[in-house]
Amino acid sequence: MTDVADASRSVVSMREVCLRFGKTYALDGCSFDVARGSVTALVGRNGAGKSTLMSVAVGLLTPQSGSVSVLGRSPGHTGISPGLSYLAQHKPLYGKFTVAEMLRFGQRTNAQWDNAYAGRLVSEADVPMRAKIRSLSPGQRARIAVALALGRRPDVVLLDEPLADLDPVARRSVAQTLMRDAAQHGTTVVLSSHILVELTDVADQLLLLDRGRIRLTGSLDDLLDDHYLLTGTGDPQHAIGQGAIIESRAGTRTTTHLVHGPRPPHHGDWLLEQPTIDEIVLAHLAEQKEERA
Ligand SMILES: Nc1ncnc2c1ncn2[C@@H]1O[C@H](COP(=O)(O)OP(=O)(O)OP(=O)(O)O)[C@@H](O)[C@H]1O
Repeated sequence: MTDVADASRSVVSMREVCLRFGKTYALDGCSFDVARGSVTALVGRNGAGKSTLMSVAVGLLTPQSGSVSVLGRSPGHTGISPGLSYLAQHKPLYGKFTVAEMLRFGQRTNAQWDNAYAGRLVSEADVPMRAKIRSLSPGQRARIAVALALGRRPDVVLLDEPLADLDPVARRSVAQTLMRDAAQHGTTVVLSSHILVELTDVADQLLLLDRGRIRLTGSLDDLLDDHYLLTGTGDPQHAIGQGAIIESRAGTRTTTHLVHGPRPPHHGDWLLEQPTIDEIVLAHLAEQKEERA
């Protein structure tokens, strides 16, 4: 595989990446760029390929075709890059270790380890240093795993479903930590979930994955600007111009269309409103389901 990205702009890049397990394509011509210092929400339904994509970026899986670049290098040849931190979905930690021993392990195995920072993240999580990992709740384990991932002071951190086990307060705390890391240290963060609402507070970019292909990508602000809701009766085609209807929902008297495209300057009797990012993503996912049917 060849490197494809200019490392100064894009720190994670894939071009036409295909990876299949037997006859199942987990990644099917997957192409995208992740900009340095961004916080990217990798979103898709169960089985969309999110974990596979992260494993390819880390070098744990090698695609059958396509090119991958992470921090300017093709992953997999020299182990995980020192600038890269990866938290797998099952949050691998040593059950017999205490939290303090887990941090010492992090310190011994990582040249750039920041012990004070990792310790602060553990104390924010309110987990005692002497507690055994196996005695922790899934949410507490997740917070220790995030502390270990960030304690390495990575340039890029890939987190597979980091917020799934967290209560709302813990989720907000971890989200703030990730945003602070990105803002203060320029860390590039990619975090996955099948629930976008978990990520809208923390992410500024979206990668929507569908059956191994990137369906929608861009900044959340641009995606909001590029979509609108049009409510009324009759044929909307004259009002939407160059736009494309992604989803139509019939109400009792009117129909609401979610449209992808520039807002029309004149829309007659149609009511034009701003959708939420959740509505945009759900509409695109629903469209994928229809295409599949
Ligand atoms: N080791 C494997 N062997 C065979 N098929 C696999 C393997 N790992 C993943 N797959 C298949 O590849 C596809 C993508 O799986 P992946 O785990 O990447 O999806 P995901 O988006 O992370 O899903 P989830 O949200 O449920 O965690 C699925 O169809 C899955 O069944």
